[in-house]
Amino acid sequence: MKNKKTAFLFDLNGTVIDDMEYHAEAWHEILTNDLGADLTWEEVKKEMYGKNREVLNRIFGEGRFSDEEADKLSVQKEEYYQQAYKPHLKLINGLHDFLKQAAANGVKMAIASAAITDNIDFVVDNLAIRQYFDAVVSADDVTTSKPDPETFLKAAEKLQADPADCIVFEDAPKGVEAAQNAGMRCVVITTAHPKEDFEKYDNVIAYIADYTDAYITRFFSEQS
Ligand SMILES: O=P(O)(O)OC[C@H]1O[C@@H](O)[C@H](O)[C@@H](O)[C@@H]1O
Repeated sequence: MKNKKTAFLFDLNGTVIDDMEYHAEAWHEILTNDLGADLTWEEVKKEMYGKNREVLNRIFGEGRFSDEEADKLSVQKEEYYQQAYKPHLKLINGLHDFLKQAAANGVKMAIASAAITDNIDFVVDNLAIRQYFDAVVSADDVTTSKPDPETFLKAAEKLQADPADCIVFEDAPKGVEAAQNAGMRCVVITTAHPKEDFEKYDNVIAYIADYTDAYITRFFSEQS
């Protein structure tokens, strides 16, 4: 690679696994059926970014739920999600090879996600990919989630990487915005959003449908 210090920061949902529809279903279930919010499917999708607590505050206003209630709702939402998604749990095409190659090239890697720790464990342990990651930053490690840069800056700090040396892999506009706020470049995986949704960000260096894209498969040969 041109820059030997390059570090990779992977968002989780929609980036390592293609599961955003399952999050939307779980949120829809809890927000409309369990909590009686009057939200369309599209509105749920638009609001479900960041930490679970932030989603609840955005929709119901701060103070509606105690910390204990919010934690319970968050766990319930992830139970709905894990139960529905587990039979389909798999890495996005080409990612395993890319992780292996990156590790072989000495790239430091982190998971930097708005998901709670339990959801991150559900993915990395069931798919046996924990050994590739030198650090994990979850919702439980930050005060404010994406689009705030805290998640990515914490991950970079844990890897002892300069933000300018980090490449973030993201699928969500708010995640790309968080990377931009952190001063990081971003590769967008178009699992959940089309290219047009990212037009206002100037830190996108590539769009890929999955990790079999030529940008990825040639990454190490072309950047050396
Ligand atoms: O930051 P990531 O890995 O894309 O995770 C985002 C998602 O994580 C889920 O756990 C939250 O419930 C969602 O609301 C959120 O969109």
